[in-house]
Amino acid sequence: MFEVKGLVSGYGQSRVIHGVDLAAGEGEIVAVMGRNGMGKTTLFKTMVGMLPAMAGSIRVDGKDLSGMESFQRVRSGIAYVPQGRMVFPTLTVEENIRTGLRGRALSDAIPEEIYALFPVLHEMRRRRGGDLSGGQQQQLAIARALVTNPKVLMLDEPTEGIQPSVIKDIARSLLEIRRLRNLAIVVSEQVLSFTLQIADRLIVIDRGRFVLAANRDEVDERSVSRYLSV
Ligand SMILES: Nc1ncnc2c1ncn2[C@@H]1O[C@H](COP(=O)(O)OP(=O)(O)OP(=O)(O)O)[C@@H](O)[C@H]1O
Repeated sequence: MFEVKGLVSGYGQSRVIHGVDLAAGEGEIVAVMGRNGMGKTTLFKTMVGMLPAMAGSIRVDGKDLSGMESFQRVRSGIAYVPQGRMVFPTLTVEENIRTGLRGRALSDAIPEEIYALFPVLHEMRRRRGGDLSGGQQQQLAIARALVTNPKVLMLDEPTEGIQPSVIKDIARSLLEIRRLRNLAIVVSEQVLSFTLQIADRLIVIDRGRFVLAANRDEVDERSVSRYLSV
């Protein structure tokens, strides 16, 4: 369903991602793990169209998105929760969610399912995004991505800067989203305990190359950890 092949990208003359292949089926959660600076954000920005691909393809249901602008990729089923969440601090929670709605964004009701998934966002719907805790902002960023009805949900380091008890809530939410929507989820992470809770498959990225991949049940935690600790 979601398939990346031979993807190369970087900045100007410098290559950061050196030809990676990645696939995620419906209802599958795939985690890309690696230390700071290994290329996770560059990979995600390329997949969502914030950076051009230098080579390779990015397909959803067979359709190649690699030449498309970000907004066109969203229409084709890609949604992105960026690193640092990028919530609009002066907009209310409700307005933040509305920025993900297309077309009738100002008048349409926010789907009940969203508030059912994240009750705290309903409680805080009139508060400003900037007043939320890190964990609540993460939930808001996920909600904003979900209202586009994606086939593939991508999250770049969703646990960064979030306390352990809230990390568990995020894991639960992602599993619930998968159960309800049967979408593909691709997540980048450094926290192995988190990805072991949610991911079906783990991939390790090291200096822009995938160096290890395993199904969760077969993961050798020590060899993955070696790539995560400095
Ligand atoms: N705008 C940029 N211009 C040039 N080089 C960049 C730019 N952004 C990132 N890089 C370089 O690309 C490499 C990969 O960075 P990237 O942010 O993708 O890593 P990461 O795995 O997401 O790490 P982090 O968790 O710190 O974001 C690094 O060497 C970084 O210095």
